[in-house]
Amino acid sequence: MLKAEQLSVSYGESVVLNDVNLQVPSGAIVSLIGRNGVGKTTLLKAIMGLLRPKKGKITLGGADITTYPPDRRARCGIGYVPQGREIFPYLTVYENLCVGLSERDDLVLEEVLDLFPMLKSLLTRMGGNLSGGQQQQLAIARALVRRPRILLLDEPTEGIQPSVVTDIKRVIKTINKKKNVSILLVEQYLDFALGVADYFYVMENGRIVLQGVTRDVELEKLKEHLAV
Ligand SMILES: Nc1ncnc2c1ncn2[C@@H]1O[C@H](COP(=O)(O)OP(=O)(O)OP(=O)(O)O)[C@@H](O)[C@H]1O
Repeated sequence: MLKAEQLSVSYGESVVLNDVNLQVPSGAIVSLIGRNGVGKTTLLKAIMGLLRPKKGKITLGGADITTYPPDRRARCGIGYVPQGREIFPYLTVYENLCVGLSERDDLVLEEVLDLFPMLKSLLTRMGGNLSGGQQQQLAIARALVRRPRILLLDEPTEGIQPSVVTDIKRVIKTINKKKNVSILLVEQYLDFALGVADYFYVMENGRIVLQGVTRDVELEKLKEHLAV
């Protein structure tokens, strides 16, 4: 469904992604793993159209979207939950969900809230007063209201207590299976990344150095790329 081919991205003179090839098959969950600063967020931003690649191509369902701006990519079905979640602290949960929607669809809102029963009871609460786990669920819900075909999640477990990580994992699996949304997630927490995904990619210094089917992963080999 989503393909990045020979993608290179630079910040000024510094090359951050170098000839990256990655794909997310339709209906799959894919984890992108790697240490701090290797380029994972940069790849998600390039896929979302927030950064312009120096070289390479991005396709969605076979259509070349490399030159599309972010809003057009969103309309094509890419949803993005950034690192840090970017919840509006002084808007309520409900307002956060509806922000930027050209038309509100109560049926879709209801469907999404069914996936997050906890949010249903917090609709009038200010976004800034939610816990990290609740904010993460709100950020995912906000992306889902726009009915994406594929969701990009940047470090969904960051700053979340272990008991809530299990909830996030369940939500991701449910979205994938029940709503048929493909998922590409960036994650440093290895157990989570491998536990939730069908395929994995490991990035080091802007390059993909290992990839495969999660159930066949050679853990020792993978950990070599994550060691400091
Ligand atoms: N706006 C920017 N200008 C210049 N350099 C940047 C910018 N954003 C990121 N970088 C650099 O690009 C490299 C890759 O950063 P990126 O955020 O993509 O890594 P990451 O793997 O997502 O790391 P993290 O897990 O810390 O988010 C880093 O060396 C970072 O310092």
